[in-house]
Amino acid sequence: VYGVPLSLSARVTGSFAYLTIRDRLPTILTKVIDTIHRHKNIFFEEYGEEGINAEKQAISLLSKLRNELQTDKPVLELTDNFQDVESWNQYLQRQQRLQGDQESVSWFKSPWLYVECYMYRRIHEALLLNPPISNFDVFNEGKTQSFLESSQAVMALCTYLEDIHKNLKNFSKNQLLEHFNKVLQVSLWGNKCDLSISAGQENSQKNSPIESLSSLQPFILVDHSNLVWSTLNSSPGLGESGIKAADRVDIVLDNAGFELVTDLVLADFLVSSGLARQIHFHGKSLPWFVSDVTANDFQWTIRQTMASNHKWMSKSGYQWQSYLKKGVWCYHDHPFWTQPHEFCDMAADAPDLYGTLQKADLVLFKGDLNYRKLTGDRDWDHTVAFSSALRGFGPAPLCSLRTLKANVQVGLQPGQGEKLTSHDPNWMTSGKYAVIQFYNPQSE
Ligand SMILES: O=P(O)(O)OC[C@H]1O[C@](O)(CO)[C@@H](O)[C@@H]1O
Ligand SMILES: [Mg+2]
Repeated sequence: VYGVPLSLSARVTGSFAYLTIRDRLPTILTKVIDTIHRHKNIFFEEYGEEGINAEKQAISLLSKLRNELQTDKPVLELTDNFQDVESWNQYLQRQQRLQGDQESVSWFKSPWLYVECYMYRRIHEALLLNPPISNFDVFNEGKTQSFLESSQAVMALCTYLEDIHKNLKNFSKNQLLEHFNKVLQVSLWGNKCDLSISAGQENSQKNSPIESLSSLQPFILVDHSNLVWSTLNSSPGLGESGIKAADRVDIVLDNAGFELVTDLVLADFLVSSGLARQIHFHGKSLPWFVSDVTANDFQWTIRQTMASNHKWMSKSGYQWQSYLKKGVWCYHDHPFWTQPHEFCDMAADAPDLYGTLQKADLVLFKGDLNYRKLTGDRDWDHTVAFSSALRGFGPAPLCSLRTLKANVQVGLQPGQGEKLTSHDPNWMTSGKYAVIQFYNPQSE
């Protein structure tokens, strides 16, 4: 029987957590400071002297934050009045109680998940405390650029989707399953494109997403796509095309840019094939982890797709807009997603959100950060069952679509982890490997 292992943290010198906090997070902060400074003239144009003062103030707060991080200072209470400030300060008190004193809740001593989330929340505080520029998204440039630089891949994907739409009514069950697996894998590998792992460096999709699937297949370490398919087909309701359909599928989004397009294509496929009747998307309520989707990114991406002069891209955009208008697609951004909690705490700390997810027939979690939160970002043995690492989290049948970019991975076969380490020591953090990992609380 496995006890609950420790949280990953920078206490372990040389670990990925340690290198992330020592090197990558300060680099991301420096880029944020530079971005705000480069917008000085725009702030002046829009807000005059007040804009300049706000820019200066925000930069001095962020420089102080970087210094706190680099000198391992204690984590401080938040001082703005955003909707989640109380919950954040309560979580700090919880950490202080767990670690026994205030001093030891610090950047290099506390759980990695906590301090990395805290950094992005402090960045938001620095903007919120300077009202003229409170709504400035410091990561917007990188997100829009990553979308624009993936345009060839987006066009290829929308052309493939149009092909599916044209032939859908003649598809046999096996042909539908074949395309289901393809769009699921495209959404999986879309997760390679996060901008925090690359510390803001350009990380867009260059090659054709469909053609590269077969060469990527060997890098999927756990593949439960058949369980996802049977869950969609085991729901009581009947879809338009007379096949069994899930009432509702929730997609907990991750990165904007190309990855978001792969998720919208997956959602479109699920609805137009009749495998699902409704899709509920969950985004972030503030700029997060460099590239995560906010409401602005969601709407901007659909508008950009609609405005494209590529026939099938534009057609897809209009289809997606109408799904939103008709309520077939809904977008949510609960504040819990931008807090440091492990998901096993959701039922207690965000019961409304837990209740929302319980309405779904299937919940898809995109990306690495969600996987870290699903497993509590702890030092689990690789052969521990996914169901155990979830520690009671199970609002509905769920599946993680994740490329590995942090050193936590469970549900592997005995020896599988060791074998990977022997020929690729960075297999857990390079983003080269992925999992489609499913859990059904109702089958326990
Ligand atoms: O966008 P994703 O897939 O959640 O990745 C987030 C990345 O940021 C990290 O926190 C590392 O800084 C890892 O979780 C991951 O590398
Ligand atoms: Mg992300």
